[in-house]
Amino acid sequence: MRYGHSVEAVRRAEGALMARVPEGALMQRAAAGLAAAGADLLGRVYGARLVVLVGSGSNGGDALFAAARLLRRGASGTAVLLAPERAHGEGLAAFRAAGGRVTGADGGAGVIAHADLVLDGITGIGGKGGLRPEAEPLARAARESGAAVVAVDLPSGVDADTGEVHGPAVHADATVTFGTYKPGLLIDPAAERAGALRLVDIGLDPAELGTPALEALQHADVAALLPRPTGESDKYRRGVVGVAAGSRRYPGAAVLAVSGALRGGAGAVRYAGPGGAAVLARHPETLVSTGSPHSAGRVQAWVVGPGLGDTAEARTAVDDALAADVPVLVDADGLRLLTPEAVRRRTAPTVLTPHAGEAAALLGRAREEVEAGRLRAVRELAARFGATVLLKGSTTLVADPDPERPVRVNATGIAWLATAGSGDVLSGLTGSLLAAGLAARDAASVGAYLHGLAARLSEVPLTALDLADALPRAWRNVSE
Ligand SMILES: NC(=O)C1=CN([C@@H]2O[C@H](COP(=O)(O)OP(=O)(O)OC[C@H]3O[C@@H](n4cnc5c(N)ncnc54)[C@H](OP(=O)(O)O)[C@@H]3O)[C@@H](O)[C@H]2O)[C@@H](O)CC1
Ligand SMILES: [K+]
Repeated sequence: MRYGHSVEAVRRAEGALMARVPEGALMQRAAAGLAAAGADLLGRVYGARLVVLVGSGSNGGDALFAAARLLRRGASGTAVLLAPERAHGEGLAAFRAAGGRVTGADGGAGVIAHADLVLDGITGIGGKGGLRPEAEPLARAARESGAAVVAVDLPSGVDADTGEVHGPAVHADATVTFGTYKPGLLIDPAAERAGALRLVDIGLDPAELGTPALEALQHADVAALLPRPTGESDKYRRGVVGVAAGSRRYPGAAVLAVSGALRGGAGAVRYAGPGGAAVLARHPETLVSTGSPHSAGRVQAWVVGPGLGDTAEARTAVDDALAADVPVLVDADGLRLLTPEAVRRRTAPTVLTPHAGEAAALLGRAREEVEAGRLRAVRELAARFGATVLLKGSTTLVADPDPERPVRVNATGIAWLATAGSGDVLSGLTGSLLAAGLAARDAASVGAYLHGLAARLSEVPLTALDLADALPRAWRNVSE
């Protein structure tokens, strides 16, 4: 598991550790890790040209000490001081002693144009708001230069706790972060500014960091959660998932949701609705009925919503599914037919899987606002509906109705996933994991993980059916 902790938690753990180690030791650990990462990126340190962007806090101190280490290995360097009176004194002395030159913000863009490596030490976890006006042209020059841009702890200008970006921010090729990941490194739009991530252990105690704000499953976590048939399993014990999706107008959604469901680990899939003929043509193993979920027979979880439209039949399908005392996943058209009260009344878990537009409609705000503040939006929806919410998008987030539990962030997705029907496959897959017995948060995060991985293992440009077909490969890939 990869964890992201809030700035408050990092400060607490750092404070406790600083009381136990000699003064300056943590900054030296951070600087050593940063210098090693810089050296790896450069390949050859001797003769390399560095530029260090230095703000007024310890983030600039880390950058200066790291640069001093690289200068002692034969690099040359210039520090661009954004607040000359307040730059980290000891860091600056070390940098000067190693032969570093110093300039003000005005001289920055000129040296950046000839740099091989730019270290962004403008702000770290102490930064507030976007870059200030004097820093903005330097960030732009770094982006436009041929230099590798390495952010120290965080790309300056991004919000460490939320992944929001309020104004201009540094765009890094890599970020070297200290002690633990910060949520902003894992959530867009900030994550996209961070580039490749490297975590440097500075000795923070996990107990002092406490419960993370965010967690990201890795292969081993997913492998441990995947349902596995045993010798005692028959198809009913493995779980039966019901799919109420598709309509006469959109029979394809039924086929795609069933495709995902068949690849999700449940023992059987029941389909209820008007798309039965199309489903059987592609998946003869499906148990098809034409009525509503109520008359479809027993299932361990329902998936309702993809391609339902907004007819009376669609409404009945959603109401029926919600009335069943089993986990229910609601997606797409189904989301428009929900009220928070109807979801909150349920005793079995509910999973909602909106994309940003659907989340915006549920919250009554603009889509751009949801995309700019994904973490806030997913938490708010989970609280409002008392449901597990999977917010799809460039970084997919899964929030539990219990606000104390870390939000899960999925790292496997790729841009090619934004293709028609891709969400229908995800809802079927996740519903199947629910039917197989996974807890709602696990089903949603494992579903998102396998779905993203399947996309990575597919030929691109991919179609939704390719995704469903690649799911067994994704399954095998995590299990190996
Ligand atoms: N603590 C530890 O043990 C360790 C900490 N470590 C390192 O320290 C970093 C945290 O250091 P920090 O607390 O000094 O804050 P930091 O991020 O450098 O910036 C704050 C300064 O910036 C200013 N400022 C604010 N917003 C701004 C903006 N938008 N644009 C421009 N300036 C802005 C603000 O001053 P202001 O001008 O607002 O008065 C303030 O002076 C952490 O990320 C890690 O790198 C490591 O060495 C490991 C050990
Ligand atoms: K930084």
